[in-house]
Amino acid sequence: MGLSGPVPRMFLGNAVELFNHHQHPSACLADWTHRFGKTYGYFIGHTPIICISDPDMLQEIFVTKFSHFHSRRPLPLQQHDLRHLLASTGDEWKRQRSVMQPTFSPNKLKEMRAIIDQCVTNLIEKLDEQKAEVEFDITSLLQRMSMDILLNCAFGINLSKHEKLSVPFFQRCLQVFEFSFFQTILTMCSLIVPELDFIWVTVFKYTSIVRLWLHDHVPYMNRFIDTDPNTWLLYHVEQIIKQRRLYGNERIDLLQSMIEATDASQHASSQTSTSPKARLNQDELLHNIYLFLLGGYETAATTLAYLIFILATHQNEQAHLLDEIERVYGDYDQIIKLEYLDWFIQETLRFFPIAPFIVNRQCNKECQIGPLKIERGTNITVDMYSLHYDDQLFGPVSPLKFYPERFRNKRHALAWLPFGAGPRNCIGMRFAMLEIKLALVQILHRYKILPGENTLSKFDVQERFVIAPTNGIWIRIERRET
Ligand code: HEM
Repeated sequence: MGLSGPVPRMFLGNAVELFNHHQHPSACLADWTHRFGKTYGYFIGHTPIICISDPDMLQEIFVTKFSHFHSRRPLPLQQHDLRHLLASTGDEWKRQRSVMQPTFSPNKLKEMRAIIDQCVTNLIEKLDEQKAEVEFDITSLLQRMSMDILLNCAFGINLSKHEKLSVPFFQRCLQVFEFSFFQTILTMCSLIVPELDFIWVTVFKYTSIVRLWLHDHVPYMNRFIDTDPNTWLLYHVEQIIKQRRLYGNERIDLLQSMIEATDASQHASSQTSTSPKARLNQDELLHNIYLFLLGGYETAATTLAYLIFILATHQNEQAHLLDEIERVYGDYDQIIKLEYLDWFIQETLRFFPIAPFIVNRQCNKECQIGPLKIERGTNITVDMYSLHYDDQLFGPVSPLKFYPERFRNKRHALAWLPFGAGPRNCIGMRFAMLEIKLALVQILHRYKILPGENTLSKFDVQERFVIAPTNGIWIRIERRET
């Protein structure tokens, strides 16, 4: 590549240092930036990757020259027949994105506010059961609420009313993020020898299908074999879509909005006049709903977990936030616009970016970026930690300090990247921000969040698809006088 960077080993490249780093792979990229500068190269297997933390170069890649960089590096073990936003490229991605973008419009989100609020109320009822002086781990309650919100907003399924259906969904989504040993080995093979991906993916896919079939059809087999959660989820999402097509739904939810944009519903309803280009086919509908479920649930729950950790460990900032919230409590339109609340969330995501791993691009057409000539097929990754902790981008108050007010000043557009950047940024960002704000406001209005003995000592993170707390978030809560 003609760039400096860590010396690769034969066959594995720099994979060992990256995945064996004492913190996590994203922290390893930041260590390398410290040694080799804002642009350097490293290898996963024999695949070269350019790592960049210069915001001007990133601005060109993610925004100005987006037409040269509309693809992402395929995820390890990504099935080739998956047709969702994360996996698609070029015109296929453009069409899907333009069909789905209106699903997350401010008006559509407004219709979902009451549903989200009800799910937060369910969480508050669970929190009411906690004893004031007893420390507890809040993460599973937040995960459950986030899943409740997604199942409700995506399918109209209520976690408390439809326990039989929703609990397995919840468990399966949890399992997707817990890699089995077999899956970890295949993932490493896929990363190191991507040329043989058809083998790794086929082995993974067909063992999963056989396991699902044995699990469901052979008596007593479910005691010995657990099914692959991805296969299970895809199968059951498909069943829900079939049911919805048969029986319809009066409420507007994500699924209904997207069904209206599919080919089949186009034929069924002659009144709609969406252009032939702007449609989704059946597979795209299924795979995107599945992606929303996975992409939306863990990320929002993890962000809320970090927010609660920060609240417990920063009492002055908590008091400031409460003060702002109490002035408009009950008025949705005002809550969404609260300034300090916005800064607080931004600062938390600066401190703890959730998914740096997926913010990457692949070059589709040779071009010049700053001093670099980038060839077609080159993989670009972002070192998000170096950006988020850069003194020049986030000073003068040290980026090591939690200081929400730093967002009062306008920062470089490519300095803060928790939701990615440019036309291919996170499509669910507004939805996630709404969910996070509504949850925080209700929680803080009701409780004071306090640290416990384990809050700091047990705090640790691990990176898989997302960087999430490993040992939970341990806190105490104290009900406020009303
Ligand atoms: C705090 C919560 C969330 C975080 C931190 C987050 C983060 C991200 C990031 C970093 C990307 C990659 C952007 C890029 O490459 O520039 C992304 C993409 C995406 N996210 Fe999110 N996300 C969150 C919530 C959600 C939710 C709630 C949904 C859906 C309901 C969602 C659906 C997606 C989809 C479909 C993509 C792919 C977009 C594309 O390729 O066009 N995310 N997200």
